[in-house]
Amino acid sequence: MSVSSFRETTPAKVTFPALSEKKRNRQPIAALTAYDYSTARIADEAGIDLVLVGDSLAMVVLGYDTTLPVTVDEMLHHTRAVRRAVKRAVLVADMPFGSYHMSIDTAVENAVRFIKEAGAEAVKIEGGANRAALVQRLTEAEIPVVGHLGLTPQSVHHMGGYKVQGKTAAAADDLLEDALALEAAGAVAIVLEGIPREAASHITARLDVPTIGIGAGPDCDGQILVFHDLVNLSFAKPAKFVRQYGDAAGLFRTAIEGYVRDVETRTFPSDAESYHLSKEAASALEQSNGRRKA
Ligand SMILES: Nc1nc(=O)c2c([nH]1)NC[C@@H]1CN(c3ccc(C(=O)N[C@@H](CCC(=O)O)C(=O)O)cc3)CN21
Ligand SMILES: CC(C)C(=O)C(=O)O
Ligand SMILES: [Mg+2]
Repeated sequence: MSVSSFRETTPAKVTFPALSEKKRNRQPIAALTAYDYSTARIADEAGIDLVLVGDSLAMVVLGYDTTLPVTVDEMLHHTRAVRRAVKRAVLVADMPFGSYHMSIDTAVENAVRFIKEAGAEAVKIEGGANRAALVQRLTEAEIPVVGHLGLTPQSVHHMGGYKVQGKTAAAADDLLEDALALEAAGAVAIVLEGIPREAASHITARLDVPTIGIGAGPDCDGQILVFHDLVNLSFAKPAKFVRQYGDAAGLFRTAIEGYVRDVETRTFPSDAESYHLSKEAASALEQSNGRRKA
């Protein structure tokens, strides 16, 4: 096999320059969250461009009410599992609440851990112009940064709930200013969450770096969803922007109910699903049983 035919059959590793190139070529970017080896492996093999280990794992994997309690160590643990699976997609880790809010120095220290100890290729932080200095410092430290604007779940108490943001012309313009500040500071991509389609479209047209939308309409350069929402495994009432592409909860429930039934009726395991002694060993065991009884 020649080198060139090898290249044709092996999907290229996705990089941030390649995602910017996709934007220039108007090719949509498909992104998804993942939190463990098996689902990350399926996402990578299915052609996802960007895998995010989201702090949403606090809610969908760990069962918390908000994203706020998840720690750096917990995020690192999941990022390492996802790292072992992801070969092609670009791998981004969410910096959790509190890990970049104390000082720029501790933020850089925490971000270095995601790159060095967990193998992430970029970190994501929530916030706009107020985070531009941090984005610049991380970028100077050779850590690519993905920004995140709009409905930023770590600001749930400030927002008074998970409310769509940027709903007036002035608020949409503020979001554009934030996006431009992040881009100028070196952000390699920006997630736009929970904002009107028109606001996201306006921002996307003004940026060189790709926008990745979730609840931000179809005019973003890419889309991202929470894995558990995509496959119906999140238990929460799905938001307006969620499209369910499968029913994992139903699949798992049916499978587990079947297993319980078969154990209770002693139809699992069958003889064929069991290991056996050799004939000789079985009869020797039989004799030893006889001796014990005698
Ligand atoms: N499973 C899951 N998927 C997500 O996409 C997600 C989470 N969890 N947790 C963190 C945030 C919260 N998300 C949300 C939640 C609600 C709306 C929403 O539609 N809000 C409505 C109603 C608000 C209200 O009832 O007060 C709105 O119109 O703003 C949007 C994004 C997105 N994120
Ligand atoms: C939904 C994405 C953008 C996210 O931040 C998360 O899953 O934590
Ligand atoms: Mg997040």
